[in-house]
Amino acid sequence: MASPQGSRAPLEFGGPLGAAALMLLLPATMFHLLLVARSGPARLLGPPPYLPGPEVLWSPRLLLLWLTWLGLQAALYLLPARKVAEGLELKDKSRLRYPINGFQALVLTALLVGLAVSAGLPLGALPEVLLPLAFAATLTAFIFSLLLYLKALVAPASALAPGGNSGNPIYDFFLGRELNPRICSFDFKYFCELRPGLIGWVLINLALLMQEAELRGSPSLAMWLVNGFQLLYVGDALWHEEAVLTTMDITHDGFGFMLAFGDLAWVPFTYSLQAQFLLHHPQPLGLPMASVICLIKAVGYYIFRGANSQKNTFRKNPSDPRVAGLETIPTATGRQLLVSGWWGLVRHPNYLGDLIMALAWSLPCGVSHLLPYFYLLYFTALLVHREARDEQQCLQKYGRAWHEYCRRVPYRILPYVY
Ligand SMILES: NC(=O)C1=CN([C@@H]2O[C@H](COP(=O)(O)OP(=O)(O)OC[C@H]3O[C@@H](n4cnc5c(N)ncnc54)[C@H](OP(=O)(O)O)[C@@H]3O)[C@@H](O)[C@H]2O)C=CC1
Ligand SMILES: CC(C)CCC[C@@H](C)[C@H]1CC=C2C3=C(CC[C@@]21C)[C@@]1(C)CC[C@H](O)C[C@@H]1CC3
Repeated sequence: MASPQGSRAPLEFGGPLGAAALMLLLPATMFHLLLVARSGPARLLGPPPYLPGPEVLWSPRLLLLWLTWLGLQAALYLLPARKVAEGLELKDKSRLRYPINGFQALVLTALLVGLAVSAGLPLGALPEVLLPLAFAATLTAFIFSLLLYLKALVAPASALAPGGNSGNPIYDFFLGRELNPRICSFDFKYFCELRPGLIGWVLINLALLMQEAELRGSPSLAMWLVNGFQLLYVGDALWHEEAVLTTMDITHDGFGFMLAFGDLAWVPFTYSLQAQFLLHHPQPLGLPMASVICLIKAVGYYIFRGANSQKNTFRKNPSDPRVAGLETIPTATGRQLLVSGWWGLVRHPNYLGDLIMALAWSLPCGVSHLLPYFYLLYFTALLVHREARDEQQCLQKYGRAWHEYCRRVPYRILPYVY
């Protein structure tokens, strides 16, 4: 039986009350967005056009479709991988192994969907069933989190996450108790973080593009841009899949409702908001404006990829010629902190690039509505909060060296502003 580990870890997300509120607020927000995106006024802050009854939300057929999708992605995860990577060292000094085949899963999914569409699968009909599909995903996330919570009751203490073991069932259910829940070599958190949600997101985008083509003869330029930008983002994440092994989600957070719902429901159904909006609210977009937007996306991607790759290269091999000339601060752990290059500009240059890309995804939707900018607003809040959590963890890890880094690089995300 697991003993509540890390019970003295400070409570995050506003403690049990905050966790309970988020568990209601997050699904409510997702359904609100799905409803208003297809409504005429599309007002982010207005009431939804109607409240869907159970007959709209609940569909056994769509639950089956959703479970089939999860099953397909699980099968692709189990295929032989081009590489098997090791995660960071765990409390018991062991390291877990992870298949690196996410990009392969994306390509195989694209091939399978292409075959199915040419055989008559009506992918363009998917936007009509987003509500019941999102409901199926939410239900799955709740049940899955409950099973994960129960599984953690019999997990050894060494398998528990530093947070998420406060003893309060609501808080622990939300944050997640077990760090890397697995059955044999199947790692649930790693699987969910990158596969069904991210690939589902670009599939929903594609379905929205196809429906727009059916409705209006061809997809709009704005829809092409949103699809292209977000496909690049997802493709990039899967191509650099190994990098996720060092994120706080994998190394620090337990697997509970927050990540299960975030990965399985929130990502595919809210991150596709811009394409949902464009289907119901076509926006004229000329070539000059489209070029400016592409330039903004390119700048964002350049910073995002440059910063992430610089850190990953440095962490793998500090003497790699691409990073060997950069200035560093030594820390008591033996690791070093970069203090020049991208990581000398601000303390989270990758967040800056990510936010610029988020702006580029919203701009094709014009400026008449606030709704398509929801992602940018939410993402700013998420990254500010994430940065604060990471800062806390780095302070614990690196102590005085981190203080020195903060002195030398005083801004967190946006130079001279924040
Ligand atoms: N679209 C979305 O919804 C989301 C996207 N993201 C994106 O995912 C990516 C990963 O982000 P995230 O997991 O938050 O963390 P980061 O990739 O920013 O990693 C933070 C870690 O990097 C290391 N680090 C910090 N400063 C330095 C430095 N100066 N030199 C060397 N190492 C340093 C520290 O770990 P250590 O020293 O132990 O290596 C720190 O804990 C980002 O690009 C982010 O934008 C993230 C969340 C959500
Ligand atoms: C719904 C809650 C408020 C929070 C849910 C958070 C999750 C949606 C995100 C937590 C960390 C994520 C990461 C990514 C997607 C979103 C989630 C799962 C990426 C995979 C996105 C692509 C990047 O290249 C890497 C990211 C790692 C973290």
